[in-house]
Amino acid sequence: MTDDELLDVWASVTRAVMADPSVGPANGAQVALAMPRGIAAGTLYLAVPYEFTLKLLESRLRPAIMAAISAIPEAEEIENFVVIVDEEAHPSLDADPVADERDSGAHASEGMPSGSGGAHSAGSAHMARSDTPRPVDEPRRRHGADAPVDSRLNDKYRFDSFVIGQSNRFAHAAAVAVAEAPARAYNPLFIYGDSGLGKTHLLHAIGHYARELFPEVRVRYVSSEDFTNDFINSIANNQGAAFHARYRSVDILLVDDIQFLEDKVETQEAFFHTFNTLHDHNKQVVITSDVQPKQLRGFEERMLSRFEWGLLTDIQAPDLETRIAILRKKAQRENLEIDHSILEFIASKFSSNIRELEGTLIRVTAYASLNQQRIDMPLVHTVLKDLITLDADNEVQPSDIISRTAEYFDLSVDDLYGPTRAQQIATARQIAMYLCRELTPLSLPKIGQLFGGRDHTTVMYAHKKISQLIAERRSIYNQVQELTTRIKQGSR
Ligand SMILES: Nc1ncnc2c1ncn2[C@@H]1O[C@H](COP(=O)(O)OP(=O)(O)OP(=O)(O)O)[C@@H](O)[C@H]1O
Repeated sequence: MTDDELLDVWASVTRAVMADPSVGPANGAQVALAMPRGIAAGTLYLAVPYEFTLKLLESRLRPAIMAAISAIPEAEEIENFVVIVDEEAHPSLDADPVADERDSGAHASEGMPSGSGGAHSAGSAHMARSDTPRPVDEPRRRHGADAPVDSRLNDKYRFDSFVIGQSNRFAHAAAVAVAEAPARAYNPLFIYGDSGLGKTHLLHAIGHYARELFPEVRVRYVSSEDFTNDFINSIANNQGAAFHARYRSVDILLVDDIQFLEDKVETQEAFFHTFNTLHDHNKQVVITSDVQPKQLRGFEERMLSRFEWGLLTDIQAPDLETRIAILRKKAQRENLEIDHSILEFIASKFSSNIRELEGTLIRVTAYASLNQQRIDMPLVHTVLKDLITLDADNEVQPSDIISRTAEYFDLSVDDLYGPTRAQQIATARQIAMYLCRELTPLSLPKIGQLFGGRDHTTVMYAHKKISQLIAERRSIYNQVQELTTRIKQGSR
């Protein structure tokens, strides 16, 4: 078989696998990332850019690929296939002529790589003819591209501070792939999972890593709440054009907690257009959510189906080994010397939320430094005595946190909800916000809403401030600790 014949055979295989209903467009798109390298002794050799794609092709997609090969008469000499990873094996940016002819709709435009567009991305052999890897599509030459972008990336959240375990391996691999080949690997990438499991961390890490690889790339991180506020302000101030320019002139848009847009019809519409513009122009979109698209309520169907165009991946609660590794990494970063058995003990007590796990380590170290003691098992037992995770039936309710905090500080619940900035009330409110963040799965915007419709940045600030104060002031440490005990005991 000549090289060109092989490319044509592989294009047919790709089309057949993508059309296979048992595969689905997101997984099928992985096949389009593969480049056929040749056939030797009946074995077809395929090169893919990522380890993650290799695993998918070799395991989950193997039956569908073999079925497609055996259905193509020209492929009869192929008895088996083997996949290798070759980082150079990126699809070309050249427009896919098959897709262009077939799909006159918006989403096959501007060299959209076949591997990222889901069902209409067959004809991968055309990509395979070029092996020139290129970052994002000439970011600097775009309209309005010279204005600096405020990326809003948090320096703390990088791939090298992210611990990989069974629960997040797939999401991590997909995030790395997106950063290494924006708009080529999976577009959009949709990451979902419960609160505190690392979705935000991965979003920021994608942005940092992409900027390290491609210094020109324009990245913007935005929480869905900020997007909403920005949109509302743009209407109020008649600055729609600036709003559009801000979000549509980036190469990578990282959107956190999309569930916040539920039932916000106008903002969804604005996001829909932003998404389409970016996707049509071969720009990467990454989205996180607490649930998968199908379970998002109050979203239009056309929006949800777009979320499924690329790759969906979830993050689950980490297993014990991963939790220990996360604590160890955190301890190393903070230059804390803590015995392995202690980290293991803490990790064994908190299973479902990494934020809570990290929060516990902070409390342990705060207690040790306030009392000038070394961190040993008796000390950890003292601190954890009343923090031990409750079982699922005993979930802490935010209303309990608020009422108990009010009672503890001799205030009314309305004081905590209200606007008063008097020092004592403000601190009590910040402690209640901190505890809502630590002890419940509520997102920052949801907590903000609970406290009289405050912005999520206020909650973020409160959490950060109280985290610092418990390490500096014994009174705050004691208050937070006592309140936690009361709240947890109250919910038993
Ligand atoms: N695998 C990991 N390795 C290291 N740190 C992690 C990991 N996963 C989560 N974390 C840390 O746990 C904390 C919570 O993570 P993050 O804010 O990313 O969660 P989230 O899933 O976005 O939660 P939410 O939906 O509530 O916003 C962060 O400090 C983050 O750095």
